[in-house]
Amino acid sequence: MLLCRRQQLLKPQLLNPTNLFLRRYGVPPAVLNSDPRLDKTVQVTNSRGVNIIHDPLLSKGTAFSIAERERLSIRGLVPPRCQEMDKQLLRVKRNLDDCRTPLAKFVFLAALQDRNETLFYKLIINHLDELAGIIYTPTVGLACLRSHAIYRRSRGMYFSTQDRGSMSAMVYNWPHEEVDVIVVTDGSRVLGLGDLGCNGMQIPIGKLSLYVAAGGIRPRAVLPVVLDVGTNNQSLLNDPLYMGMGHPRIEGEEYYSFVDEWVTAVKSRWPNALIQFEDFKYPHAYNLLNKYRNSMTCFNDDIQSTSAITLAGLLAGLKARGMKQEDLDQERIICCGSGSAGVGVVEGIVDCMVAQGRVKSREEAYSRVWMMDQHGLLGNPQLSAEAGHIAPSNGKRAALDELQRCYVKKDLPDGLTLEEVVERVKPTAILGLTGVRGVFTEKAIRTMAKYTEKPLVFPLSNPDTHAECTAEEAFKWTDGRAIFASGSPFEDVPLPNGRIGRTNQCNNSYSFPGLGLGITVSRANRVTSSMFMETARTIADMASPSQLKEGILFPGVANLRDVSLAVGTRVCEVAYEEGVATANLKEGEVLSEVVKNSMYTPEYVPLVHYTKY
Ligand SMILES: O=C([O-])CC(=O)C(=O)O
Ligand SMILES: [Mg+2]
Repeated sequence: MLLCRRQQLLKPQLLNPTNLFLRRYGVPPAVLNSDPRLDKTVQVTNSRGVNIIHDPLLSKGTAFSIAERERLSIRGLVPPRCQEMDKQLLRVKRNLDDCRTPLAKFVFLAALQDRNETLFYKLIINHLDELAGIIYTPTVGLACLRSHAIYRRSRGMYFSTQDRGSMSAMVYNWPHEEVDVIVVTDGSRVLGLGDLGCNGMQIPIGKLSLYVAAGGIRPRAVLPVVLDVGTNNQSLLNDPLYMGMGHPRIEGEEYYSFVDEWVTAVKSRWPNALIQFEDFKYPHAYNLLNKYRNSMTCFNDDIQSTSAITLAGLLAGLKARGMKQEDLDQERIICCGSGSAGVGVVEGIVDCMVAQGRVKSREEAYSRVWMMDQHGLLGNPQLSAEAGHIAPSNGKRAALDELQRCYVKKDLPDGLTLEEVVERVKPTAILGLTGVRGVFTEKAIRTMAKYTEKPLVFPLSNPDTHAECTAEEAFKWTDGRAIFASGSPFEDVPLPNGRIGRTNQCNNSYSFPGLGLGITVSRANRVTSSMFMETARTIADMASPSQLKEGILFPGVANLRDVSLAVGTRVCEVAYEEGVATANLKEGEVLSEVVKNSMYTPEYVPLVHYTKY
C-alpha cells in the first residue's frame, strides 16, 4: 500500500480526481477537476531543469513561458525568446522540406519525436496526408530495411532470447505507469519485406504514432515492443551493424513459451493494456491470436484490421457500382496470398456474408472466394493429375492448415495460374496480399476487365514497391474502369479520356487507431469479431455518393482522425452492447462525446513541478 502511494505521488501525470491521497496534499481544485485520461489542463512532474528539456513528453523546446522557466529551473537553458507553437511549426516544417529523400525526412521526424512529442504530433496531424507516408508505409518499410544503419536513439522495449526468465522484472524498466496500447512484433514478416529481425521495431513505433495522431491515444500511454527471437535473414546476421540477436529464429515450443513469458510479464504490470500483434508470420500469427484472444484484450492487426478495411473497401465498392452492402455475396473474389493477411481478409469477408444472411451456410460463402498462393490456386490435386499436371500439393506446397483448407476448390485443378483462374471464374474483385510486385499480370487484369465493367483491383501488399501492380497499370489494363485500392499510397492517374483514375489507400491505418480508441475508452476486456465488422461498415459508409461515383471509397488519409472517431465510437458501442466494456459510463453521457473528449490533442499545457517534501 505504501509503495503504491509513493508511486502515485512520483508519477509525472495528471492528477486523478478520485485520488484522495493527492487531495490531502493540497493540490488546487482546478487540477483535481481535470480528466485523468487527458493531459489537457496541467501536467504535474517531479522533474526539473535539463531533465525536463530532455524529456520528449515534457519538453516544449523554445515555448516555455518565462514563469515556467522560473518554476521549473530552466532559465538560461533555452534561447531567451518564448516562441509559440506556430513559430516552431514553421521552423520544423522548413527543416523537413529541406530533407531531400523520404528516408532523410523519416530520420528528421524520428529525431523530432525524440526531442518534443507534442510538436511532433502537431506537425503530423497538420500534415497527415503528406507525413503518414513517411512515418508509416511506404517509408517506414525502407526505415526497417536500413534500421541498423540509421539508428540514433532507442525507443520502445526489446525482449530477446537472452532475457528469458527476466521479463516480468524487465517490464518495470519502462518509465510510465499507465500503458493503454502495446504494439508488438517479432519482425518475422515485416510488411511484404519478410524477416527483418529486430529492425522490425520501426513498425510498432510507426503504428503507435498513428494511434496517437489519428486515434487520440496519449503519447505517454503507448509502448512499442520487439520480441527478438533471432532472425533467419542471413544478410542481417552477416552485417556487423545489425543490433539484434545473432542466431536463427527459435521455433516450436521454445518460441511459444518465449511469447508466453512476455505476455504474462506485460499483463502482470498492465492488465488492461490492449496488445496489438503485428507482422508475425503465418502460422505463428494465427496460433498466437487463437491462444490469447479469449483470455485478454488483444488482436492481430494484419489478420483482423486489414480484414476490416478490405471488407470496408469491398462494401464501399459495391455502393460505387450502384449496389448495396448486402450484395456482398454477389462478388466473385480472387485472393492472391494465403498468409496471415490473406486468410484474415477472406475470413472477414466470409464472416460478413454469413452475418448478412444471404448465403445459406459458411460453405456457400467460401464458394465465392478463390484462394491462390505462390504455387497457384488452392484446388483439387486429383483434377491436376487427370489433366497431366503435377499438383503443387504434391511436394511443392507445405500442407495446408484447417483454415486454408476451407478455401480449396474441389471443382478446379490445384495449381492453376492466375490467368487460368481469372478466365474460368470471371472475378469481380481481385485482392493482393502476397508481398510480391507483378503478381497481378497484364493478362490477368485485362481478362478480368473483359468480363467485368468495373473490376475491383486491390493490390494490398506493402510497401508500394511490393504492391501486386501499380495504379497506372491497373487503370491502363482496364481502360480506366478499375476501382483501385492499394495498401500503400499511389498517386491518382490521369486517364487518356481526360478523367482522373482515383486511387484509394486501403490500409489498416483506417481501422486500428479507431479500434484502439474504442477499446481504450470502454476498457473492453476482449476484442470481439463484431468490432471488426462494425469498423468495416462504419468506414464503408463514410464516402459521399459523389465520391463513390468517382471511385473514391474512403474519406482520405487527411481525415484519419474523423474516421478514428467514428470507428472508436462504434467500437465503444459494440463493447457495451456485447458486455465486454468495463468502464462505467456516467448517467446521461453521450458516447460519441465521451470518445471525442478523450482524444489526445497535441497542445502545450502548463507544467507544474511537484514532489512531496
Ligand atoms: O503497415 C501497413 O502498412 C499495413 C500492414 O499492417 C502490413 O502491411 O503489414
Ligand atoms: Mg502489419
